[in-house]
Amino acid sequence: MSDIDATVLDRLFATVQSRKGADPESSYTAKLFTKGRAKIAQKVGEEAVESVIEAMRDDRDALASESADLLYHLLVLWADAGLKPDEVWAKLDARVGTSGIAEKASRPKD
Ligand SMILES: N=c1c2ncn([C@@H]3O[C@H](COP(=O)(O)OP(=O)(O)OP(=O)(O)O)[C@@H](O)[C@H]3O)c2ncn1[C@@H]1O[C@H](COP(=O)(O)O)[C@@H](O)[C@H]1O
Repeated sequence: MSDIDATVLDRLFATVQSRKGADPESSYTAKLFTKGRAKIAQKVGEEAVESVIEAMRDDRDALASESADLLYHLLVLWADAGLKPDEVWAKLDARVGTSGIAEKASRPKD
């Protein structure tokens, strides 16, 4: 488990990108792209709700599965919108900061 880390998101994103224009009959991702952004966004919303439900049921394994579904669909949404993961990582990195003060100063207000 220790050699698995968040770089899996970059690798999955590359695979997702490669499915643009692929055969929708053989790829769920390609099929999602043909259905369009509204459908992809709807799937992100559904998977977010399912993740919340599993968290509230205190089912850690189901929460992990639904979270994986959520992240996958979010990557498809980014790809459809032309957003690169690096742009999101940069936002997160700026928020982490190098100290508590930097973290507080750079975090957007709720
Ligand atoms: N990581 C995923 C992944 N996570 C979830 N899913 C699919 O997301 C769907 C979610 O299930 P749902 O029941 O909510 O949806 P559904 O009823 O199948 O579909 P809808 O009619 O609701 O759209 C399932 O069909 C899952 O197979 C994924 N499909 C593909 N990938 C990866 O994406 C890459 C490209 O795969 P292909 O899409 O097969 O080319 C590969 O690395 C795959 O492992």
